[in-house]
Amino acid sequence: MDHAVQTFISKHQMIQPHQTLLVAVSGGPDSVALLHFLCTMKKSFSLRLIAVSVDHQLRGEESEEDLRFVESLCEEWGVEFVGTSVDVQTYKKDTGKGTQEAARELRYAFFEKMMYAYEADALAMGHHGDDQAETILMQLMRSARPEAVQGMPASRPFACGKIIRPFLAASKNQIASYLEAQALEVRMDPSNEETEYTRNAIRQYLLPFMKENNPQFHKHMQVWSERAREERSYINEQAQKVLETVHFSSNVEKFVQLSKQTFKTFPLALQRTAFHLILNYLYVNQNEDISYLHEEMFMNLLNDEKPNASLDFPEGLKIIRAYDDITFSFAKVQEWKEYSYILEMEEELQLPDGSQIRADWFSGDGTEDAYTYLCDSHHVKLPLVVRTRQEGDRIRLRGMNGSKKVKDIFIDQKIPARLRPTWPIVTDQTGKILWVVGLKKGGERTSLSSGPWLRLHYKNKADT
Ligand SMILES: Nc1ncnc2c1ncn2[C@@H]1O[C@H](COP(=O)(O)OP(=O)(O)OP(=O)(O)O)[C@@H](O)[C@H]1O
Repeated sequence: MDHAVQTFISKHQMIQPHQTLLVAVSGGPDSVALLHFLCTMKKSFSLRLIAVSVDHQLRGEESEEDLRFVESLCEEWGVEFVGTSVDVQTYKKDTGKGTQEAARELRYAFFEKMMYAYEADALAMGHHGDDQAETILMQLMRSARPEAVQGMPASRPFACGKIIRPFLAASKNQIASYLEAQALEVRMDPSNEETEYTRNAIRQYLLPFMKENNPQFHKHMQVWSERAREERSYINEQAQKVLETVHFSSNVEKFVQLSKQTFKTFPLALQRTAFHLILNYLYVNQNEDISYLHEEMFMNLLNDEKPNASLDFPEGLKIIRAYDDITFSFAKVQEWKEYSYILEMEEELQLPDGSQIRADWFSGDGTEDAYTYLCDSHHVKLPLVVRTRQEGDRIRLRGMNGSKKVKDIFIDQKIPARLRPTWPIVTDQTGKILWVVGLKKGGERTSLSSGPWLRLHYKNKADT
């Protein structure tokens, strides 16, 4: 075991000379063996070792004795020691968390505090290769997404340094042999046997079967974990190229927009990853309810032939596709609200969505654009009306014979279905449609000299 662990430590550059290491020691076999192992490196690496131990006060006097046991071991081995007792029961009541989770949070909070207090470079933990195999098998049972099946990292950033797990290179049996060879005593925590049902079943039935067929199974799982992490990090990096084509905004609330066609030019693996990175941006806390099924729903939306479609995701996230345009937002879809207002001359009219429209008398030269409309008033019966669309609406387009359905204009211009019901349309008093704002113009526009002229100007919410 010694050689395998040494190689593993250098491969992952876990420990450098003259570093300060905290060692998390519960008094159980794994962490006692780890502390002993690191003591053998102490001199040659000039390490400062500090054992940190937490009494969760869950087993009365026994758990306090564990702490005292670690303390006396440290005394014997010439290692600094810091212990603490935490009140898991009260924390559980205050937060509504389960016992294991509450104990874990308090334990890590203490470790973090000690990292800063000692300006430590790393916190060494006693997780071993069998723990890694169990973790990966559990993740595999729970998730269909490869990125969620990566096991524990050998090293990861933590507080002012990192967490390291040198024993991932060793099996539980190897640790047992090490303890025996070194004649080391340990404390057994019976509550360790009460781990959750799935993990226990894996430990009791699945893992022995795997190890019987392949005694190196724990090594395979460790290599799996490392490869999975490397590959995932490469894919995440590549997915940035997809994200460069996506528009992220957080002006009022978080909003993401992308082009279906562009998104689909990337390989599937990158599409999926980019989708998850988008969700990571949108959800403040990673949403546990998001599974591969949501991923599938999104992939179907990308490939759906229908021009308009939408998905409802947890926490009110709506993904809407209108032709090529896909938007992600938490915005409540605006109430389907019809309106019809008289547009008085020389007065601004505010529409329900905050946009504004104004009609003025006008003479002289004028130019039109998508949001400015000019027409000869002789052909128009006042007052003007601004309203939402009505069944069967048609407009006689300028300079063209015949008329066109407003519905077809929306379709031709790829206006998202959710915007159509509130799109402003200007008519005169007879109901003749003059302008489908921003899209198509009707009414006569003869020479300027024939005025007086009507000029309409529309400002959307962002410009007002
Ligand atoms: N009460 C504690 N105080 C300090 N460190 C702890 C404590 N509990 C767990 N740890 C650290 O977390 C690691 C994993 O703990 P876990 O309970 O999952 O495994 P374990 O098999 O019980 O480990 P051990 O044999 O060291 O108790 C331990 O090896 C140890 O480094």
